Amino acid sequence: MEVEDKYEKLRVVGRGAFGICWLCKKKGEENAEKVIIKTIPLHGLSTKEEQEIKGEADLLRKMNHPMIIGYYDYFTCTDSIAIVMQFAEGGTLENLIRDQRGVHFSEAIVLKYFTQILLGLEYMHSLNIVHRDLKTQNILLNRKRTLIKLSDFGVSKQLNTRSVASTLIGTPNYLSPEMVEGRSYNMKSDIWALGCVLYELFMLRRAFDGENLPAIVMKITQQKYAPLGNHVSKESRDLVGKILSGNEDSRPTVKDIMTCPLILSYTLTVVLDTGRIMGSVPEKRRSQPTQLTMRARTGSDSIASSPSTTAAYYRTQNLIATNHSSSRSSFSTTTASVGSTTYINTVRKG
Ligand SMILES: Nc1ncnc2c1ncn2[C@@H]1O[C@H](COP(=O)(O)OP(=O)(O)OP(=O)(O)O)[C@@H](O)[C@H]1O
Repeated sequence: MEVEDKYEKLRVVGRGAFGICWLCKKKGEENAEKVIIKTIPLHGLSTKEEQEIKGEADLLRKMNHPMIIGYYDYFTCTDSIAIVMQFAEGGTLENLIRDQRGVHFSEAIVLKYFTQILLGLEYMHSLNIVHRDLKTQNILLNRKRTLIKLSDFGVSKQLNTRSVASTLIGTPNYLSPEMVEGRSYNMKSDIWALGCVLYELFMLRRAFDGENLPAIVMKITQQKYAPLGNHVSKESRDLVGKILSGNEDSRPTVKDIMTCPLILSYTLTVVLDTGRIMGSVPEKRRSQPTQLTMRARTGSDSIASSPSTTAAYYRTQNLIATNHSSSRSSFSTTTASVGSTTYINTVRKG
């Protein structure tokens, strides 16, 4: 089958090292959702490599999280593999940063985006999957540019306990010190890349940049980056410093970051806001203790139909947020459980 048999190709939205991304629409369906089809040429690939790509595509289809781009399907064409995925209308985080034209985001905005990325990564890491290519070009946005979606797991690999993936893959600016030293890639390398993204959100430029590869590598090995400006709080500067630690053992895990005092309230807010965006709580149930609903389908930002689906989703996430609010009470309480710890956040209403 060829892409054109089933889909109308509307335009090219981007090109990566491995393929072309087309905006497409299913033929014969008037109101069909627009999708992205990434075509990866088979030319020059061994059967093993082809199998690996298909294995990756199978893995992607199993991922189910609002902060991860929805992967719908894949099929083999005469000379390429076509991967069908959700269209992120808001473009990339790299574009969003560029569009700021030097005007810094507020700290609250930065930390909201950052926490969303964190939640997506937490989901992947909970499945023992490392991203391997986290960068602002691979962080996509919804139309309103309020929700992020992690994408491009073309080189992600499921880590099993015996094998540690050690191939050197990635854009040089986000490579961790252990990678440039030729050591193994692991989840802490994703954390390093996350720190680079956080730095970029604050400073609107890359943490480690240079004229050429050796210059970039030198800065990475020395963890040499321009200090964060005065517009960034000490807590955030400390967090960036901890994440961009040269020693991977000193770097925090996703869960450590999610539950640190600076980020915890953002974790709660993002979980609750996402609940609102993904599945608004029916009006009549707002006056009762409410289990926030969120549909775990990644295909669209659609309304949740089943609270139990949501609860199951958060359970898989190991993070359950519950919003207790009463029309008579002047306080609203939010509790979140991360692992075995429950956090309670009480705020005065109105
Ligand atoms: N699902 C999507 N929705 C909207 N735009 C997308 C989507 N996927 C990719 N794009 C656009 O296409 C561009 C190319 O994507 P692609 O995944 O092929 O490569 P890349 O991530 O830029 O680089 P590489 O794959 O070489 O690491 C992206 O930068 C983005 O602008």
